[in-house]
Amino acid sequence: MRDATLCHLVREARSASGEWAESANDETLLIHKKRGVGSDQYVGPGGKVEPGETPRECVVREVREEVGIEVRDPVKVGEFEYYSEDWNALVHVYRATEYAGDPVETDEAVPEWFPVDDLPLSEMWATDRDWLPTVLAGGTSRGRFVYHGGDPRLVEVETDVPIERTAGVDHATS
Ligand SMILES: Nc1nc2c([nH]c(=O)n2[C@H]2C[C@H](O)[C@@H](COP(=O)(O)OP(=O)(O)OP(=O)(O)O)O2)c(=O)[nH]1
Repeated sequence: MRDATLCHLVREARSASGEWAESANDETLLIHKKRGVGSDQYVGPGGKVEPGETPRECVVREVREEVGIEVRDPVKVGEFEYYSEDWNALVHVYRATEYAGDPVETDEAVPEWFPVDDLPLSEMWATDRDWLPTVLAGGTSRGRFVYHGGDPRLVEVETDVPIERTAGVDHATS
């Protein structure tokens, strides 16, 4: 099974006086994918882990390549197995709040910020609604999703589970 990554950048809301505001006003960066797995849907930036690369290195590279942002603090907050007729993956999910740059459109993706409580769920992977709100709120999640004909047939999700929160270190895949 192929290792892949996903990154959910969270732009934390501030009030007019510069104080932290309610987390419900936070925004997350999604991309409208132009090609590849899940094209024409909204998804967090990410992609396949290359040989010799760690998932953390992958997620930093993919966000740079897809939207031109340099992620500073990716923290692993989730992991799920994804199975379908034509694509299986072990997906490592990261959350990040520190980054440099503004998102730019590339030939892979159109970036767009969404409020965390107003996500375009009908245009996302069906099972994202089962774990993404938890992850965006700072929690963790682990799951197993089996899709057939584009529809989820088996969904197993646990939230607020222990995840090795590898902020700096993780392991290269073969
Ligand atoms: N949000 C979400 N993402 C998923 C699910 N299943 C799944 O494989 N992904 C993600 C993980 C990867 O980021 C992406 C698959 O990698 P990809 O084949 O699109 O990679 P890519 O074209 O962006 O990048 P590349 O490595 O080929 O350059 O899809 C899912 O159920 N929900």
